Amino acid sequence: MLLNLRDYETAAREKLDPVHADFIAGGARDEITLRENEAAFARLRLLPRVLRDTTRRPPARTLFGHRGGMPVLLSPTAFHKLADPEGERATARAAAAAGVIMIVSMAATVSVGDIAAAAPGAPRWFQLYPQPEPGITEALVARATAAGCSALVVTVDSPVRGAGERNRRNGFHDLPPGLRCENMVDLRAGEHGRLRQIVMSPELTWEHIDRLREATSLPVLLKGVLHPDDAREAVRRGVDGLLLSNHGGRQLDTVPATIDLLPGIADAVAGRIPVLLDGGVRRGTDVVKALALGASAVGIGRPVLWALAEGGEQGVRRMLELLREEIDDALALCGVTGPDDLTPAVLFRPRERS
Ligand SMILES: Cc1cc2nc3c(=O)[nH]c(=O)nc-3n(C[C@H](O)[C@H](O)[C@H](O)COP(=O)(O)O)c2cc1C
Ligand SMILES: CC(C)CC(=O)C(=O)O
Repeated sequence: MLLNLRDYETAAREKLDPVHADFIAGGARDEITLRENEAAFARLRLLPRVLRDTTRRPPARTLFGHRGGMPVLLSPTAFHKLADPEGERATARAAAAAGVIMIVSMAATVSVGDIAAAAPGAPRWFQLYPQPEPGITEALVARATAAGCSALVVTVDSPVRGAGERNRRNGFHDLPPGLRCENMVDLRAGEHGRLRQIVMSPELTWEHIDRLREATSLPVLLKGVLHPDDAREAVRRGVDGLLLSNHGGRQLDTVPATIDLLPGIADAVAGRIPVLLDGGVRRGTDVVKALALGASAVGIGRPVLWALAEGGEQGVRRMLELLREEIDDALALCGVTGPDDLTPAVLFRPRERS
């Protein structure tokens, strides 16, 4: 029975090639961070207030001009056609129906233009691995802009590709025949959408981010800043937002859970730009915990791919509806009546019991 986000993984595994299921589920190396993301949410305890008339729960906040139905985004994930033949088209339609922003992966198996055509008018952002050749990065930005993307999410935690040992054991190194990274087609001579065309470059520096900001009028968010000093540097350089993420435990293993890093990042940023968070969000209570600790919204990664594999567009729609119900339920049970109630006071701290 599909009662919650975790149930979708079980259902999806019955339909997916086990090699592809491992690609989705896996993390880097010992998968310590992968497990820690969910474990850290589970360690936090909520402390509700009562008798406060919670008939009007706070709506989602406005993010770069978009006011969503709930404070949730679809984090960028590669290769949706491994989960469903419609791939990112199906995901985009489900996101549009739920009123949530889809962050389209640079490694999508449907081009960003075709994704836009599948869900016209829906809010979407584009995720970018900056390429060492500025011309290729600019061409990708042009494709995303033409497809109506309203922000760029630049992934900065990948100077090298994460070491997923499940993939190595399974010999899964690229898309199967017939599938391509469609955003990359015709960008580099002789390469036609192979995964290796997406270069994870150790050469990247803050100057690449400055140059990217000069080349676009879209808001630029950084995905994968974990250190408070880097968060301060991002603000200093005029970055528009942060997506606090450890790539779902797929890059550097043994980094802390994002929810444990959030208070330090929120302190460093001090409200000057929005901070979003992803990694291990599986429950409405996880969303409430992240908002209470300073996130403007949260992203979900794997549950989208599991739901897509389970039931295509309808699967993702239903999964998002379950999450929406859980968030609503958690807000009411916490006694939250407005955004001002979503503070760290919602969290139980054993030493401050009186
Ligand atoms: C199968 C898969 C593919 C991913 N592809 C990308 C990607 O193309 N670009 C990116 O920045 N992050 C990518 N991520 C990381 C997600 O954006 C996100 O940070 C992570 O999945 C969040 O954790 P969660 O899966 O626990 O919700 C991917 C994650 C998974 C599981
Ligand atoms: C290898 C990338 C194209 C996708 C990614 O970021 C990931 O699988 O974590």
